[in-house]
Amino acid sequence: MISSTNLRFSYSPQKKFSFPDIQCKDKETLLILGQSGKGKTTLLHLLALLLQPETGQISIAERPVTNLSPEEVTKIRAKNIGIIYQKPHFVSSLSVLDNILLSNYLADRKENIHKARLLAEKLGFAEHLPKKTSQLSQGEQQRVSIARALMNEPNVILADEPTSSLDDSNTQNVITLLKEQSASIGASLIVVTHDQRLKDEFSNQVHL
Ligand SMILES: Nc1ncnc2c1ncn2[C@@H]1O[C@H](COP(=O)(O)OP(=O)(O)OP(=O)(O)O)[C@@H](O)[C@H]1O
Repeated sequence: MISSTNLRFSYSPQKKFSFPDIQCKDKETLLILGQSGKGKTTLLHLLALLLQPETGQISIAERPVTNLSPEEVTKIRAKNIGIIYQKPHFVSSLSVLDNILLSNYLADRKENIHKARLLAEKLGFAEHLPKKTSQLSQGEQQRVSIARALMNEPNVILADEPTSSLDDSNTQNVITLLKEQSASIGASLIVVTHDQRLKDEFSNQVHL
């Protein structure tokens, strides 16, 4: 469960945002829609505790998580939040498998190779595990990002434009996978997008 109230953020005096309150319970999904530049990524990064709001509060699993020390925030993020970035960030010198296992390392957990393989099989890229991420297509890289986000069974999954560069059939696959995987671990799933194809896929929606 993740919720936010009265979130405000500004990059500069000319670039100020005041966001609607968000609530997404365990096993529920929420779609945040808005045109380019409306602040979707900014809101997602606030919810991911990557940006500090000027005002407002964020709670994860009913625990307030704003105004904590940077060390506490890093720990909470690694253990509770799975992030799928708009553009996947990987360590290019590592294999696909090691990039996925990094999630365990960052959350101070034992490497779970069995789980990484299981997720790769479910997400259909098991044969690519020994390769470098640069050898994968964009759609395959997106599925690796999803696996990495799920490794620690987070309370909250945040996905930034996960389908913007995908064709209709891959869009359907990615959304189905995200929903199935988040439901199976009991997480809240929040997707931000300007992709109008997703409008009918989510019953709970917020428009920026
Ligand atoms: N680091 C930054 N410094 C200053 N302005 C920024 C910064 N990041 C984003 N902005 C500005 O804030 C606004 C919102 O950006 P954001 O990326 O949150 O929008 P978005 O709705 O996700 O857009 P898109 O759909 O194009 O990705 C944009 O006008 C952008 O130029």
